[in-house]
Amino acid sequence: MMDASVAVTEQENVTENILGGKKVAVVFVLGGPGSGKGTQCSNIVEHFGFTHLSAGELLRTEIKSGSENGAMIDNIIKEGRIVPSEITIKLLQEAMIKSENDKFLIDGFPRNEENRAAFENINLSPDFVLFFDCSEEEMGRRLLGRNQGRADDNIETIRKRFGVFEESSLPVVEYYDSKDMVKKINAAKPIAEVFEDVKTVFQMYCPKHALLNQATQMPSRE
Ligand SMILES: Nc1ncnc2c1ncn2[C@@H]1O[C@H](COP(=O)(O)OP(=O)(O)O)[C@@H](O)[C@H]1O
Ligand SMILES: Nc1ccn([C@@H]2O[C@H](COP(=O)(O)OP(=O)(O)O)[C@@H](O)[C@H]2O)c(=O)n1
Ligand SMILES: [Mg+2]
Repeated sequence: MMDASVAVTEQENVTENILGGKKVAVVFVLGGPGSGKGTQCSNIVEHFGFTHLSAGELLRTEIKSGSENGAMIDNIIKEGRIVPSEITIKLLQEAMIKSENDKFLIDGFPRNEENRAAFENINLSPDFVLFFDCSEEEMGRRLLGRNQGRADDNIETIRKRFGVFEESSLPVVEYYDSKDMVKKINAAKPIAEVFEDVKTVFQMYCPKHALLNQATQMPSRE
């Protein structure tokens, strides 16, 4: 009885996650601003062959591209608010379709309930959610030391981003937690130690085909 229902659920997940004619695996990477999402995603890409899609990075690229929405996106980011989901979901969708890969780390999305609903509306669901847990004090320190010339890494905007994170983003993590889909990582430790915990999660929960692909991509040692 139990086994049958599990099989049906898995079957549904597999048939749901079709995008641009290919079956895709998706991991949401969530956590407060400065918790280390981007840093750890780079490590995961290197070790597990995922493609990293940062929603914030896609939005910043959209501003630079001179798109008609650029000025509006720029203002929202400077205020630490969240860009309307239809814009962000379109950028993510296009990037996934364009990519030759079939497994994606979606970093910094969904950041509110509207983002989450937009993803569901394109009939995709995450395999699991990686959540980086870190204190505001530590995140604030990291953001002020990030030095990437970002318009939103200043004290005033950082305060607003923390507010939005508490109010709008944490409920999304709680939603997935209620479905037992969240892998919570203590992100307050040094980068290498955090990655040890991340690796354990990916070794245990990575979809089988992802690990197989990784094996086939290994360079030969001759
Ligand atoms: N575990 C860590 N300990 C100390 N500094 C970190 C750690 N992880 C990331 N950083 C640094 O903190 C800043 C923010 O990290 P980043 O990966 O950009 O976070 P996010 O994408 O969650 O905002 C960067 O300067 C990064 O080098
Ligand atoms: N899903 C998302 C992700 C980011 N953003 C915007 O982009 C900003 C930067 O996002 P980011 O993920 O690059 O920021 P970090 O958490 O990496 O510091 C956010 O503060 C939002 O203003 C958004 O509107 N919607
Ligand atoms: Mg980031």
